[in-house]
Amino acid sequence: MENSSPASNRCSYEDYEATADWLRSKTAQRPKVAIICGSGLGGLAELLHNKVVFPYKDIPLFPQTTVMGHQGQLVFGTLEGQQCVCMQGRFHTYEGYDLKQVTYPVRVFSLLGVKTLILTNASGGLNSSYKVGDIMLIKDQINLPGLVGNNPLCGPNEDRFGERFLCMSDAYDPDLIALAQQTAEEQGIEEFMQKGVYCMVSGPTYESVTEGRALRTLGADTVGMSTALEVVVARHCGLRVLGFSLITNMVVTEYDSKQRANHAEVLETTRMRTQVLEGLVTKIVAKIRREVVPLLWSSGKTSRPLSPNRTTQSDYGTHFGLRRDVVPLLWSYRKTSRPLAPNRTTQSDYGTHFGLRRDVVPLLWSYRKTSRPLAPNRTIQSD
Ligand SMILES: O=P(O)(O)O[C@@H]1C[C@H](O)[C@@H](CO)O1
Ligand SMILES: Nc1nc2[nH]cnc2c(=O)[nH]1
Repeated sequence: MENSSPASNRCSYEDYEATADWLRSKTAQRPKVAIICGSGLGGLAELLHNKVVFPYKDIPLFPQTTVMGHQGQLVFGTLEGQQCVCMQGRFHTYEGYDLKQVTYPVRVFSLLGVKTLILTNASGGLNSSYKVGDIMLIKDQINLPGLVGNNPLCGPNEDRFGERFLCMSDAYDPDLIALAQQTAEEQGIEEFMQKGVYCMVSGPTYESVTEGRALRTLGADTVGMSTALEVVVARHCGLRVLGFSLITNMVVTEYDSKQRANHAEVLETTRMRTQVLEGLVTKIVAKIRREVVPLLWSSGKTSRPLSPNRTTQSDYGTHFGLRRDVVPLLWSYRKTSRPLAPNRTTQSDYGTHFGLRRDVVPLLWSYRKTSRPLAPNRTIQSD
């Protein structure tokens, strides 16, 4: 198969499948987490174990990266025991790619079985309390190209990925943000952690002074040239999203300033913070792994308690209505080999049984797809 990028009006479902099938045929790894590395931040991929590396030029229908600081390879491997796929380099519209090409990998990841997408980017700081080198947890975004008609979901909707009209008010997963904040505290890096709003512009120009001021007035804390489109498509596929924006420079917002934005400075700052960000993402991935049980719960189609004789892998699968490939994961994350006792019907019963930490149990509840109570008298989360 050709490895030239799909043309804008081609990115059909069959194209995404063809790329995913090709990757599946080349590696047995089945990642649950995908990481898209921003400018100068691709070092994270080096931390993966049992790496399987695919240069973009070898992957059928994959675009090629043209930007310095974006290596251009897809790396499969294990981080803290969690199978991951890492993009060392992303695609931007300013490179000449259209919206479907920029977001092409995200749909491929979804077909590969990825459930969580972590994105990093380099950005200019707009919030005057931010400093160069700060890491902002993205709580929301302004998809400026999208607001004026350049949304990757424009065109016929592909129902096999998601619905026509997509809610974006919950784009960045609050539980993952909480997990990231907790992890940053544990790492002792709260001092340069921020939480705020990322605004995407098309680039490749950096902002004029008035543009910078206007974006700040709009409510943006940082501005960059990526991420928002990938997040739209990820949410359309139902992926959970976590984003980090490294402030590599402050956007010039004073007319008499002598500061000048440039890509060399952007890459220089990423070098200063790359290890911190890598450490943070690594620890978060480890925690997401421990969170897998709650996620599995979310696939549960039943609120019935497990019956006492449910002791084997397939018993669990059947009970929760889980996909076959998910069941072995559930099994491997159990901390106990005891079967559930007959009277285990509540949230905390399940938490206790699986040996989950207390803070994870509410998550378990929130990921359930059913709103039916577990037992007739169990109606609220703390129940
Ligand atoms: O891919 P990201 O968003 O990290 O890259 C940023 C935006 C431009 O590509 C480049 C500008 O310096 O860095
Ligand atoms: N648009 C934009 N993108 C960036 N990426 C890194 N720094 C900047 C910046 O100042 N502006």
